[in-house]
Amino acid sequence: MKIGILGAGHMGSSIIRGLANCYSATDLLVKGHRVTPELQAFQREIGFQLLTENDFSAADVLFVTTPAPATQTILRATNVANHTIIISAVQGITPAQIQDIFPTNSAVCIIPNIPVAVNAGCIAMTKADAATPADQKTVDELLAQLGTIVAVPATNAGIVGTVAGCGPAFVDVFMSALADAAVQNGLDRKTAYQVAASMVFGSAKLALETGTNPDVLKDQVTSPGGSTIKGVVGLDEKGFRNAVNHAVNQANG
Ligand SMILES: NC(=O)C1=CN([C@@H]2O[C@H](COP(=O)(O)OP(=O)(O)OC[C@H]3O[C@@H](n4cnc5c(N)ncnc54)[C@H](OP(=O)(O)O)[C@@H]3O)[C@@H](O)[C@H]2O)C=CC1
Ligand SMILES: O=C(O)[C@@H]1CCC=N1
Repeated sequence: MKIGILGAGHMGSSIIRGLANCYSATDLLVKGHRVTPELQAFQREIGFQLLTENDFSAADVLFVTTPAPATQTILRATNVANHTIIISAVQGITPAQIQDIFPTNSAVCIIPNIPVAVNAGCIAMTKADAATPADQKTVDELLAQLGTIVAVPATNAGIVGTVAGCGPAFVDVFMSALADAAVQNGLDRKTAYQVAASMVFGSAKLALETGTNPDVLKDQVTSPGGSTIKGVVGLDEKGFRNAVNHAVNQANG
C-alpha cells in the first residue's frame, strides 16, 4: 500500500514516524511545502519518497495535515487517483468539504494526536457515510497501527478531538510543572523529566488496562492522613480542576 502525506509539519511528521514503524518507508510519499534543510534531514533519516509536486495519483491513501485555513485551496491543487482514500487530520474540515473537491473519493476526517509518532495515539474519528465499507475497513486497519481509534458521531467529534488532540499539550504543561517542583526540591532536570513522564505513562496505563475510573484510582493513592491527600486538597485550593475545565472549553471554542 502506498501512503501519501500532504504537509510535513508537527502532525504530518508524527504520522510519518508512526507509519514508518509499520510500513516500508519507501511506500510513504510525502509532500511538504518548502523543502527546508530540516525536511531533507528528516527524509534522509526515515527514507520516505519526497515529492516535488502535489501529485498523489500513486497513493492508495492520502493523509492531509496542512494548515486549516489553506487546506481547501491546497486540495484543489492536488492530484489523486479515483481510488485514493482521503484521510483529513485538519481540525474543522468535514468529509463533505473534501467530497466537494474529490466527489468520487472516500473521505474520512480524524483528529489524531502527537503520540501517533510512537504508535500510541488517540485518534478521534467522525462517523460519516463518506467512505465505502471496504475503504472504511482499510482506514480502520491503517489507523489502528497508529493508536486507539475513538469513532463518534459528528456532534461529538469536536470535543473528542479537543481532548485527544490538544490534550497532550496540557499534559506536557503538567509534566513541566511537576519537573520544576522536583528541581526546586533539589532533583536534577533530566531525572525530574524522566520521573514526571514515567509517572504519567504508568498512571494512564493503569487506568486503561484496569478500566478503573480516575477518582477510584485517586482514592487508592490517598492514604488516610497521608501526604497525597494534602497535595490533592492543595490542587483544589488552586483551582486545578477548574483550570483544566477552562482549558478544554477554551480550546474547544
Ligand atoms: N499538531 C497537532 O498536535 C495536531 C494538528 N492537527 C492538524 O494538523 C494540521 C497541521 O498542524 P501542525 O502540524 O501542528 O502545523 P505545522 O505548522 O507544524 O505544519 C503544517 C505544515 O503544512 C505545510 N504546508 C503549508 N502549506 C502547504 C502546502 N501548500 N502543501 C504542503 N504542505 C503545506 C507547512 O509547510 P511550511 O512550514 O513549509 O509552510 C507545514 O509543514 C492542522 O490542520 C491541525 O488542525 C490535528 C491534530 C493534532
Ligand atoms: O492546535 C491545533 O489547532 C491543533 C488541532 C488539535 C491539536 N493541534
